[in-house]
Amino acid sequence: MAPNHSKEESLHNKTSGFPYPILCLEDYEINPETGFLPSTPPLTRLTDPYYSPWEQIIDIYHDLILAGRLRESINKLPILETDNLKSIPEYRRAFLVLSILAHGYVWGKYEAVEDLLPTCIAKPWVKVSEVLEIAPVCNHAAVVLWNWRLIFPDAPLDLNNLATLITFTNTEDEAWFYLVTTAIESIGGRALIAIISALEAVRDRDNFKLISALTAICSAMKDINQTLQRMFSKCDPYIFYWKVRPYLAGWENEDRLPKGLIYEGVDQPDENGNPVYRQYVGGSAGQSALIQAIDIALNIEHYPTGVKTGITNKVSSFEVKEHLREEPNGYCYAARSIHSLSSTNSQCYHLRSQNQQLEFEKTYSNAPNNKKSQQPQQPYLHKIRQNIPGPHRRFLEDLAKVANIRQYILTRTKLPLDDEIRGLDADKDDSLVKAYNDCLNEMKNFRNKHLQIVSAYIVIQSHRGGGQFHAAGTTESSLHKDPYFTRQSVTTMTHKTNTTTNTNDNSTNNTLTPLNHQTIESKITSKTTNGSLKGTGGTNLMPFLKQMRDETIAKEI
Ligand code: HEM
Repeated sequence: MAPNHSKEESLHNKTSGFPYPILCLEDYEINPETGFLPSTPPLTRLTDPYYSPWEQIIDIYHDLILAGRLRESINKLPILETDNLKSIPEYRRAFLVLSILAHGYVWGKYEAVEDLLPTCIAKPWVKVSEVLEIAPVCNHAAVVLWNWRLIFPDAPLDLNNLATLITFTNTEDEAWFYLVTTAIESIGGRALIAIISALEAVRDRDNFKLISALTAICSAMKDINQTLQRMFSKCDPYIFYWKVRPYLAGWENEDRLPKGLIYEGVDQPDENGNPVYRQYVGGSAGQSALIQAIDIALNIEHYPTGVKTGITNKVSSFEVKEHLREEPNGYCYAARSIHSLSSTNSQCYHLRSQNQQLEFEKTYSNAPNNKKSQQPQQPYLHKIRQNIPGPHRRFLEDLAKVANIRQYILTRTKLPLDDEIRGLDADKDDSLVKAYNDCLNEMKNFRNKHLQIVSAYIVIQSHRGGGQFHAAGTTESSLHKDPYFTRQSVTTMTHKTNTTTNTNDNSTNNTLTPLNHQTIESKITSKTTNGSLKGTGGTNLMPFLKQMRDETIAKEI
């Protein structure tokens, strides 16, 4: 049924008279085609010769790691300024390069872990991070969003046409892990456009458009799920868990660096003259702004693990009444324009200037969704926002203020609303609910598939013990030991002499003690205090992921 325009108009007139503008993707460095990926492939090199010392180490990175000479080479680097970086793509390339250098330096391969990052990496890394508005630690943006090229530049951005720029291990498995995730992000453009379209549909009370937007979100999710399934084909769980994952780790909730990491030349010692340790969670696809954006758009809420507030059965009348209480005119927030712009044609609400940001805050300050942000949030999801680039993070924050699809659908289906509202497109209600539930179902499928992946790539591997299949030899030690995981865990400040001089690190300085599996696991497998598996951000892994899945299902109408 076509929208009833006269009623539409009267609804708008009942408020400010103007349909309010919807977020504009480009204002948040989001591309309508490539989503959170940059619209053109990331730089493959910093071409300014000033930065050639960094790029030259990257050129021979795997040789240096294998020879145990990465730290020695990094310690010889000059301390470069970041002023010669001229564009955001250059800053992104610098961030990727410095992240790979830093994590290679800290975690090493056959050496003890380092708890001090030398000034030549720490200082520029912190400066570059400030510009990109992210924590100075390897993250999803670096290894997935800014770490790809097209094999055939004229062919489309597709998993069959993608290659990585840098990896820690020079393995196909690591490259595939990033590329599958890059391909998933590339589907994001479609999903994000559909989200904006859905919000516009709610604003315009256009159910037909809303169904079509939800169908597009659902279709994007289906493609994401199919792509996720391809992880198994070329990323070996053993390689991932024992070879790749240790490099991605950060230094918060990390057993191998319990105090964190010293960023030399960045932080002054504390009042007692002791070095300051910084703690950040490392890289994880959990930092994908795309999945968070879809959650937010569908009003899927996540709570601290063990807090079951979000897991109620279907729609509770409380949820609906609560919404109505906030919107006493029985209206969903979408229809309420609490600000007016000079032009109704303005589609975008530009957030670049401070004034405009302030206006946005003012505009949405009374939004029901703003009040909801007071509710307890999932701490991991909150924490990893520091690893999401500033503009993308702001998109999530602003989206949360305006996302109202679910509330709108609820007001169309179950509420004792006045006839004026209920009369609109009443026969479309079922289709609206179905289109919304279909999206939830695909999100549930994503989380179920992801649980299978985590089980195969982490849980099973952690029980398997390191190095069983690592060495071709048959000696007792080569059968079940990977020397990387049997070394002493940290060279602490107390017994380090001069960490910035050439250490020529190699395994001769470290004890490669034969250990039983339990001991190996205790070195690499981070566990929570109750002994269950721990995720990157210190999450109680499986309960956390299962609750995320259950909170998705719980939103079914
Ligand atoms: C080998 C493949 C993968 C493994 C082993 C893996 C592992 C994990 C782990 C351990 C977590 C818990 C949080 C953390 O510790 O960071 C997590 C969360 C998450 N991962 Fe993955 N992941 C994989 C692939 C992916 C891919 C390709 C995506 C797609 C974007 C993804 C998206 C997410 C999301 C969105 C979360 C947050 C929890 C949720 O929203 O349900 N993961 N993942």
